[in-house]
Amino acid sequence: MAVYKIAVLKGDGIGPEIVNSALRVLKRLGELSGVSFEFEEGLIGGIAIDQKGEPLPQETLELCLKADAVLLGAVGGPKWDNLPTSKRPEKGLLQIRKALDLYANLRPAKVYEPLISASPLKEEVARGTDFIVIRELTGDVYYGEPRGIFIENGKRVGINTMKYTEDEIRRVVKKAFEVALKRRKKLTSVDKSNVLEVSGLWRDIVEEEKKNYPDVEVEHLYVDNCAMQIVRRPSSFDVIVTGNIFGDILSDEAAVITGSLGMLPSASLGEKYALYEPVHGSAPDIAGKGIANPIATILSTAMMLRYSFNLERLASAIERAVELTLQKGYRTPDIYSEGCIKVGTEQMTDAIINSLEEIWEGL
Ligand SMILES: NC(=O)c1ccc[n+]([C@@H]2O[C@H](COP(=O)([O-])OP(=O)(O)OC[C@H]3O[C@@H](n4cnc5c(N)ncnc54)[C@H](O)[C@@H]3O)[C@@H](O)[C@H]2O)c1
Ligand SMILES: CC(C)[C@H](C(=O)O)[C@@H](O)C(=O)O
Ligand SMILES: [Mg+2]
Repeated sequence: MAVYKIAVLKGDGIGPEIVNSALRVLKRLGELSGVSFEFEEGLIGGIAIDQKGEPLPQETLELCLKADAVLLGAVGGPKWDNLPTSKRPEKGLLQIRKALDLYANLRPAKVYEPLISASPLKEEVARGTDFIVIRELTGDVYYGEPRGIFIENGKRVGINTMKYTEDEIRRVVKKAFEVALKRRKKLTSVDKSNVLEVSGLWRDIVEEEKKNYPDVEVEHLYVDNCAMQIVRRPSSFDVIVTGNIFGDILSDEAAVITGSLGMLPSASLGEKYALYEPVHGSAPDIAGKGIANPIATILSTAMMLRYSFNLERLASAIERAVELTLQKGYRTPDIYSEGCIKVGTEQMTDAIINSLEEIWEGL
């Protein structure tokens, strides 16, 4: 029987709390299914700065390079907010994404029927929403050079560079077409090509690749319009593909229409490596209180089982267990509405494990 080696990077803030929940679910699933998971922990983010002097220590990178997949919590927090961007915890996240060449970040946004009243949108607008944002993750202003604060005419000027090569765009666009083929075959490409040359190139490449995927319907939207359409007609989207910075912003927007940022999982995929993490951050405002919603991280492990280990039955068992738990009425405070059972992180995890056991018996 194969043993799946998972590098576990808990990070900062609520990171350790939500990752511990996800590990409990995975361990129980391992016992039920007979599949073996092996976990090895590494430091990333603020805790790595404090203990090793840098946000991505070499030993953490090596651990990830030899693992079958990486599970990450979140990084960052007020303690490190005064550091320059090049030394902050978030830098560790950018470094690991680049080092593992994780160019396609899949962020599925699904409105679960039991949570419909937690969505800030009207029920009839939110209902049926089920789309995925595919965010390019290793290019754009996040990595473009030159960058920095310079002096021009005796005054400070801040510079970042939006840059994409043709190949960087093409590989993520192809990935998005492939994902669309397995879904409802509708692709929305998001750019700002009315203003930006980078976006003009992006749009040209989508048009070129479209010829190879005649079954996929393609729509182009400017990012400002897309931000508006996501709250106006979310259920009309299937796959959204976009660059790194637009995808960062649109995916938080997509998250909240599902009821909470605490609901959205993600998979960051390259050709060789993969990393799974919730879309949300380290939530310093609720860290240590035992109330963080662990669902985004638990659903991220389902994505790991599906994309890295090809264990579809186990992945859908986790997804169904989450859905059943929501149907039973369990809610962390971020998704609570009247008449439901308000629980903390640990109790939510217990409830999901109970649902998993029930589902497993019926499988
Ligand atoms: N992938 C990552 O590691 C990642 C992602 C985003 C932000 N960050 C970092 O996290 C820190 C805080 O950033 P922020 O406050 O802008 O964003 P955030 O995502 O941490 O929090 C935004 C809001 O959502 C809530 N929230 C987030 N996750 C939740 C969960 N699981 N359950 C319940 N509520 C949840 C928080 O309490 C907060 O009110 C910053 O340092 C930021 O750079 C890290
Ligand atoms: C923390 C930050 C660097 C990160 C990003 O911008 O990619 C986060 O917002 C995310 O969405 O994963
Ligand atoms: Mg973000």
